[in-house]
Amino acid sequence: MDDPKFLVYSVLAVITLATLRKALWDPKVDAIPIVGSSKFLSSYWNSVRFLANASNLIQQGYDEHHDVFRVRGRFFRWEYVVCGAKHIKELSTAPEQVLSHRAAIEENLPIRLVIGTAIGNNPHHQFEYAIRTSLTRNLHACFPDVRDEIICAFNDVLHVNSTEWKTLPVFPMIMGVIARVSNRIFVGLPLCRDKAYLQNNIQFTLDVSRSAQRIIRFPKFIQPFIAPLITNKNKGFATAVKLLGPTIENRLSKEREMGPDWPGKPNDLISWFLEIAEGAERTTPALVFQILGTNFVAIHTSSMAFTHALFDLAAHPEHLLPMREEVESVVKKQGWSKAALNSMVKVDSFLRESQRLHSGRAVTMNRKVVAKEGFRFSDGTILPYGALVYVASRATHYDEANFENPTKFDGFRFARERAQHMANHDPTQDVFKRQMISTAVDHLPFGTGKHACPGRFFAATELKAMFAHLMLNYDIKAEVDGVRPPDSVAAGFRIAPSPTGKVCFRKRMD
Ligand code: HEM
Repeated sequence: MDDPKFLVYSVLAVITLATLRKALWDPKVDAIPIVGSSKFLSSYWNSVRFLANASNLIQQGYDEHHDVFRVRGRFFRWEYVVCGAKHIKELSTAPEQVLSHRAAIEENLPIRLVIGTAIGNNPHHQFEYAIRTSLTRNLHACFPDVRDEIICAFNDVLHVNSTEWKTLPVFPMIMGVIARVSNRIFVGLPLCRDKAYLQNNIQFTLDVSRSAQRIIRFPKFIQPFIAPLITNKNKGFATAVKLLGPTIENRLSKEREMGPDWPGKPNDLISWFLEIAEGAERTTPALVFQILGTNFVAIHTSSMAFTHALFDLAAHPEHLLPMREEVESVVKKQGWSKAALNSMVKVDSFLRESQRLHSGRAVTMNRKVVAKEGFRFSDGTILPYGALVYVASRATHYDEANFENPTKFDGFRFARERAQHMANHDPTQDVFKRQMISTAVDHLPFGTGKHACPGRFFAATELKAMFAHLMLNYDIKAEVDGVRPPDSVAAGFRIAPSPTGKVCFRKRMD
């Protein structure tokens, strides 16, 4: 106690804690229940629990509170979690100037800090628009290319015959196939088969996500100082410019020479971006960034969903034959087309069920309250200005109020529901219900409402075509009968399929 330094540090510590407490205290917020301890210091223990396994903490909150609760996800701030159909609906329809999707992305993925200011500053998110409109509209026209790439890619990675089973790690293999098939539509041949280009897209997503996860653990004012120590700057972006840049230069120069509708113009994402890009968006770096951004949102999400589906198929092999018969009968009548996929009701149901039980994260639909007065739900609950909000998607999918036997994998539950719906109601209604692409307040793998994933139509087409192709041409079984490789629970909200989990393949025997 005689040491004056100790006294000074103690006073400083008390002032810091008091300031922090004052900054975090808000009377309106006090009304929102806390998961775990509400005591000032011990609530910080929840941040540690949160980092270790957020999913359990969210499930605890869902079971205890059933509407809105908060959890100390980071040492310096609360995260708000919303549950229940009514609240989810209100969140999904709130205007952007009140509950902002964009501001939430910037908060959790500070792209300017992770990959550099010049590119991150581009506010015009043209790629969402092109995905929502041109990519979706062109799915029928581009289907033959998608199918061709699926056949070639699986031939290359599987290399199997009909006598011996080959046991392969699924996630890395599927990520390679999805990157290749997606890029057939994004950038076309030959780049979609260029190993360095594909690997850079995969690595960029991993690097950016990891760097962002680390940076956001620090308060905002410290982040610009921490970021340079954490990120590998924009190495992945520079590589993309080197590999994809010449293709884009070539498209730009053809447009300059022959106008926007030059003969032989490829029908791909580069062309669709160019159709809407203006001014500074029509430069090579800006266009490379958009393609890289699309790869970022498309490849990991789709690869995780497909890997989960393969693990589910291997663990529940009784589903294989009925789906194979369905694919065979549909293809016999209609051939391979986007429309034929719509008739594969069992395949669609299986993938939807797999997404219900394994949707990548414990939460979804991240928003930030940007209205100064906060966001008020119709029951009077107020989320304060600046709050980061999520929807408890996993707990919603596992709620027996929403699904019968919610923890049981039942691959054809949605096919049965659709059949029932057809039998009982106007069949035209069925188009919008219980399909893989249909979102609802109790089915959130793609979110729901106005920001629901615009790439889901493409993702569903790609994944269904891949799944149908595999089942038709290969026998598939678990490495150990009935055992599903365990999910990997990463820091924070993320729940990924096992990165090393294996499945056995051989060429179809019968
Ligand atoms: C199975 C694969 C996929 C899953 C599970 C998935 C899931 C999601 C989710 C949960 C959201 C956030 C919704 C919200 O916040 O309300 C989202 C947004 C988005 N996704 Fe996907 N996604 C997938 C594939 C794709 C693909 C293939 C593309 C592009 C081709 C894509 C493009 C986007 C974009 C651009 C957004 C942002 C939408 C906006 O800002 O309004 N996604 N996705």
